[in-house]
Amino acid sequence: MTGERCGREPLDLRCYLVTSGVGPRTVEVAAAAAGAGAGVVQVRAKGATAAGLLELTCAVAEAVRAANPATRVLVDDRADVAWAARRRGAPVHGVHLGQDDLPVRAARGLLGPDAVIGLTTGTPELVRAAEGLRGVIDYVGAGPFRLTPTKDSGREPLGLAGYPPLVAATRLPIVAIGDVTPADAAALAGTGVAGVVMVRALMDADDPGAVVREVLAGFC
Ligand SMILES: Cc1ncc(COP(=O)(O)OP(=O)(O)O)c(N)n1
Ligand SMILES: Cc1ncsc1CCOP(=O)(O)O
Ligand SMILES: [Mg+2]
Repeated sequence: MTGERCGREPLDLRCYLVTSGVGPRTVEVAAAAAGAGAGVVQVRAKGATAAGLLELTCAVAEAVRAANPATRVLVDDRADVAWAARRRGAPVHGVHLGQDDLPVRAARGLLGPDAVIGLTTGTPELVRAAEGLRGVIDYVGAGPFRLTPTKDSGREPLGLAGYPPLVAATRLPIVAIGDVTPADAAALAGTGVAGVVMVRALMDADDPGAVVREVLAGFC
């Protein structure tokens, strides 16, 4: 295992859901978002046990595949959980890793060349470091766009002006995260990012499919 990726299908990062919660609503929103064209669903459940996250991930993945087989399903933080889900035969495609999670080369070794691996960044230094991992990772998350009650990353908000320098620092696709709403999609698309990542704007929506469609329209 070299740690280098083999070629794979391109990722559609334009509309990317990160889930919250662990109940039926989590599975329903994931399926609705996928059905409307969200390209990626990341299963994030910070309080869950590994066993609980595995069960939730498998449930989300089956529902997402039924709604849209093209949507990729990733696990937040836990490459081991993604591995276990894939070994069980669940349609789970990879992991999104933070800076303090399993190093990306180890995750690539565990999950294999076909897995999707994302890495959190948010500063020019972190993006430059991620550029050095091109071939091992598939994309980077960069935020926060604005401050958000969902997570305190400890970094200054990037705002719209923060993204073009990050985009210029890497050939990896960048997705914007942190208090993103569908109304932000067109302006963020104009910065050169490949997509937007949302928790509350999708999880709290009455019609998650409509949110996805508005975001995709912003990337036209
Ligand atoms: C696409 C994407 N980008 C960034 C993050 C944040 O990840 P991380 O820094 O690991 O923080 P937690 O989400 O684990 O709290 C993300 N999850 N997804
Ligand atoms: C996980 C994460 N990482 C940086 S901001 C964030 C949360 C984004 O959540 P929301 O879309 O609800 O602001
Ligand atoms: Mg994480």
